[in-house]
Amino acid sequence: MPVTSEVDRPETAPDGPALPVNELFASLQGEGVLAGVPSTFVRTSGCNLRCWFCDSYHTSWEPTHAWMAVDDVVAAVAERDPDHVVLTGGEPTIHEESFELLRRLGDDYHLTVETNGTVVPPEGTPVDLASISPKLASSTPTAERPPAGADGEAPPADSGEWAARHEANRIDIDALATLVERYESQLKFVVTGREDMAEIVDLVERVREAASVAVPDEEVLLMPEGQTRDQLADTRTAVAELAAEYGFRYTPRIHVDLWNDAPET
Ligand SMILES: C[S@@+](CC[C@H](N)C(=O)[O-])C[C@H]1O[C@@H](n2cnc3c(N)ncnc32)[C@H](O)[C@@H]1O
Ligand SMILES: Nc1nc2[nH]cc(C(=O)O)c2c(=O)[nH]1
Ligand code: SF4
Ligand SMILES: [Mg+2]
Repeated sequence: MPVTSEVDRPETAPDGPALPVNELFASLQGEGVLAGVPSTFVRTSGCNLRCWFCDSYHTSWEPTHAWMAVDDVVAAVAERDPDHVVLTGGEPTIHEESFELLRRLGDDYHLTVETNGTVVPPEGTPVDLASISPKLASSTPTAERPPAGADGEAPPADSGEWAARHEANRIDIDALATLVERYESQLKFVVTGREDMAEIVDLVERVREAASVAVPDEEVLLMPEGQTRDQLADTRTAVAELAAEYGFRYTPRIHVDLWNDAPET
């Protein structure tokens, strides 16, 4: 989603453990093996990568947030009384305080963490589903594929530097292997076309070789790239057909089908 660009909470961190929060809302999980399950989402701001297609532009390329004490995040979640909580971003694992939040929530909710798979939480951090979305070469920003959230305006001045950092850091096989070993997980690839398939097959193979647990095909998901209904209309059938052809699982983006690119959905 092109997430919230304006927030009305404090711009400086309060005392004690706190997180930069872009948005906090109740919706349906739109992606993956739990698609359709009512969930409360906590979206942190800030990311260690820069996908050109990032649908959360205001957590990565142009981060906006307000600081919330971890206590207040816990209270805001409790107010919505969910069974499932999804911690996402941005990249939630770049914040130490995300792990404190997960520890605080762990006894009371099913916890999904949406992550690019480059950071492993400290041992003992409660995570019920690691929803890992490793980033493919086709995610790297280029002159032909500038940041999608720029809406036709000039891309951010630092996008060239970020292209190199993104390319250097997007895959860490040891981190991916540790995540799948430690947690129930799904590998959820954003697919832009058939050109992505060789890299996906190779990456899954490398994770399988590095991990001490099996990674069944049904935990490898292909998700069509697209931030809007119109964009998904162009990609979803081809990606579903690739899933059928390769024996991987297809996941829709049902929040986009339902609410297009509205914030807090
Ligand atoms: C915004 S990311 C936040 C979590 C983490 N940084 C990550 O990338 O997994 C949430 C999910 O949206 C996916 N995503 C982002 N932009 C997308 C797009 N244009 N089309 C399809 N999926 C997208 C990501 O791959 C990830 O699975
Ligand atoms: N409804 C809904 N489901 C989602 N699943 C993962 C999301 C994310 O941005 O991480 C997301 C999101 O932004 N909205
Ligand atoms: S890793 Fe996730 S949050 Fe970061 S730029 Fe890519 S899609 Fe956006
Ligand atoms: Mg999203």
